[in-house]
Amino acid sequence: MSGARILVVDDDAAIRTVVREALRRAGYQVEVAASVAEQRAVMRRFVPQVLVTDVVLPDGNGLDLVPEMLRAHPDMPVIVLSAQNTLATAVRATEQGAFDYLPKPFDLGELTRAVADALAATGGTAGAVPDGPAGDGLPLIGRSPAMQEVYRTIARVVANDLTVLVLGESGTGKELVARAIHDLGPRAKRPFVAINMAAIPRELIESELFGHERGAFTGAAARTAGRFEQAQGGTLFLDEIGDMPFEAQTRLLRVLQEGEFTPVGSARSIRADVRIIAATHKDLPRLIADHAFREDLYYRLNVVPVRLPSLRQRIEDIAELARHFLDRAAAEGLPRKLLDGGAIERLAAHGWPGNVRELENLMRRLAALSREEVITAGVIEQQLHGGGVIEGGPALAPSGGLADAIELHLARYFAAFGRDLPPDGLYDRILAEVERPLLKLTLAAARGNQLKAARLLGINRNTLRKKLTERGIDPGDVRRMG
Ligand SMILES: Nc1ncnc2c1ncn2[C@@H]1O[C@H](COP(=O)(O)OP(=O)(O)OP(=O)(O)O)[C@@H](O)[C@H]1O
Repeated sequence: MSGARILVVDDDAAIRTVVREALRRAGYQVEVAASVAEQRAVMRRFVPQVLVTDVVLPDGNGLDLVPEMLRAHPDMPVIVLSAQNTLATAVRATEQGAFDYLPKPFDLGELTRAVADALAATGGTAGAVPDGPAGDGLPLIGRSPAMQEVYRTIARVVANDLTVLVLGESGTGKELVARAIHDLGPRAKRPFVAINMAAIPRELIESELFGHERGAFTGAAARTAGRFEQAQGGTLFLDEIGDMPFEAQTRLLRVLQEGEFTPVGSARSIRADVRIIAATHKDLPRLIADHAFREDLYYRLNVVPVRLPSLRQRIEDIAELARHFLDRAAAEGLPRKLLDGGAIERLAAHGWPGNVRELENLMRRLAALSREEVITAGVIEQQLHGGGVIEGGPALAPSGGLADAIELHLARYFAAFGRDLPPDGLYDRILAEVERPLLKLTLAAARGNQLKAARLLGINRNTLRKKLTERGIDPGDVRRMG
């Protein structure tokens, strides 16, 4: 490999020099160019085995040139360097057929390794060159090095069907990553179906995943498609996979191995054309050691791991994220708010146990409740410590989705009164609003069995009966609904 020809194109003289020296020390022959024109001139006399190019050049865009370079030199891997550290750039680099993408600032060891990998893989750099650029408005916000690493991994997996395991604390954006992988890939026009393993009663998991035939069990009134079937042609997102009961893991493993599933009560198996993305905030190797997670399933799922940093590990992204959430709240009809410098500093100093979700909730709450247009450190302080609800994170739902949804509805309710306050007696009115759907849904989940519903709710059966009457709920209706 030593002596291989490398061309480095960058308009920054310091980068050209440093990179040239580092690659020469690694034993390569290195030429440099400062523009597209210079690159073309050099390539007339020196045909590189690897091209390393910056994106923004004085006379063109290095990324746009990649397909043209690859047409002329199909065996020449291109490594793209870029300071535009967004998911869009990483994905575009891969789409254009780049072999690798290094966000700036990169370290020289990383670049040397990328060059060595490119040479080792020469000939295997195909990478489909699609007809259009990646869509704008990609959902993931953040330019920190930790997020760039995430974008690079996403970029590598969008075009293929490799199983991805997304790891990270609660609220770090695991579901968002799964959706981004789906939306950017060839399955984008097909369904994205998510299932939260922690939210489904253990005895229902199999029929939820694989569906069931009519009469397969008591209450199975009609044939129902499971999530695998709903996701056909698309992506199935298995959230909180660490909470999946052991027996269900065995069945899932079999489906992944055989590529087909059988609805409960059916004799016929169905081919599964589904991309699997799983996620968990749990430490799976530890669960494996405790015999709570199957090691073979872990290896099946962990083909490409994506590790999401906690918000504490990327405080440089907080300001951008906070503004993004305020903009979004404004787009949803809440009053538009701005953050002053002190507010940003205060946000950066917080520990964020609930990660991006906690920041998002705080911004929504500020948009809905703060009376001032410009939010200061004092207001944030008050919300962080006076609000109480934010700090502890979601207590009810394993994924936190329930607390979020309720909070959002309440924020909208408050916002609807503008600068006025809602009428008195809020506590009882809101609790009554929440109690009705809670009773109905619990009863439905218990398939109309009041004893079971009372147990689920943690109240006694007489209290449940009384509440049903008070709220005008007919258990017969609920049973039919379930
Ligand atoms: N990088 C990001 N850019 C913009 N929004 C983000 C980002 N990461 C997370 N969010 C937002 O934060 C919230 C939580 O994200 P998400 O539900 O994907 O987290 P999660 O890791 O799946 O959480 P859990 O483990 O609790 O299910 C969502 O509203 C999501 O849109």
